[in-house]
Amino acid sequence: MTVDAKPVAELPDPRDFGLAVVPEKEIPAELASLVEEVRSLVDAVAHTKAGAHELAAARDAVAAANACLQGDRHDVGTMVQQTWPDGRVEYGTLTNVVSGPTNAAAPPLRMEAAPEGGLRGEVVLNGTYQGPPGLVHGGWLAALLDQALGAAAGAEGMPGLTADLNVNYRNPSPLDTPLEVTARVTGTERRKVFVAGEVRHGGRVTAEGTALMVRMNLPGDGGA
Ligand SMILES: CCCCCCCC(=O)SCCNC(=O)CCNC(=O)[C@H](O)C(C)(C)COP(=O)(O)OP(=O)(O)OC[C@H]1O[C@@H](n2cnc3c(N)ncnc32)[C@H](O)[C@@H]1OP(=O)(O)O
Repeated sequence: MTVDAKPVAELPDPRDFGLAVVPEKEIPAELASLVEEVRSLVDAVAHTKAGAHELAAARDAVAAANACLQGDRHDVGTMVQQTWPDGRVEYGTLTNVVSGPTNAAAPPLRMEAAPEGGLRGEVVLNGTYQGPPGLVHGGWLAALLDQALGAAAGAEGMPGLTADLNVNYRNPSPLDTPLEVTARVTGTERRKVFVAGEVRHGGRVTAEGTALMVRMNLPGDGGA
């Protein structure tokens, strides 16, 4: 279904909406490696069997690291300008919980153009994302799909917000192993962008999602 589609030629510049933008290539390498370390730390804390002595030492070390980082902060809403492996330039929120490069809570999911159309990415979720024993939490599968579906709309020049998201859980999604995420636009109608996507493990669909994204109202839309 494609009715009155109005993809924008260029993605809107977040600066025009008063948002700060950080080019991803300007994120210090030290911050990127700190984020990796914290990701591993969260998993280690979640699973540790360390004794009281080690726990107290670790707590003090983390408190010292925390104190180091209480200076200047990026504002909430700061955007990151990302260039994806396929050369596509996109803006996302710097601390997006699924894909944000500075968010240690983000797996992170990175999507690139799929040869068959739409986007694809691979992600490994560690035990921090556990729901049932050994399996990814269903809410996180929904988050992966929401992000991928939104990115698919954005990649077609139609960034927007999720109005409606439906997820079907077909098979269990295991932790600590690559999951493939795919997403594509299936139709447009005025500002409505219909998207669909899947999570797969070993080629088998574990979750599938469909969503309605409502494209951002942009200057020149005439309210359509
Ligand atoms: C790369 C970046 C990826 C980002 C991925 C992450 C995506 C997210 O997580 S977004 C966060 C979660 N979503 C939200 O917070 C959105 C909250 N909702 C809203 O802000 C608004 O309801 C919003 C923006 C979706 C729609 O509001 P508005 O812009 O006023 O649209 P509105 O004029 O009412 O509706 C436009 C069309 O959409 C339809 N529509 C709007 N909401 C819905 C809905 N919930 N269900 C079905 N249809 C809807 C309307 O019926 C209308 O259709 P038609 O053209 O046929 O008349």
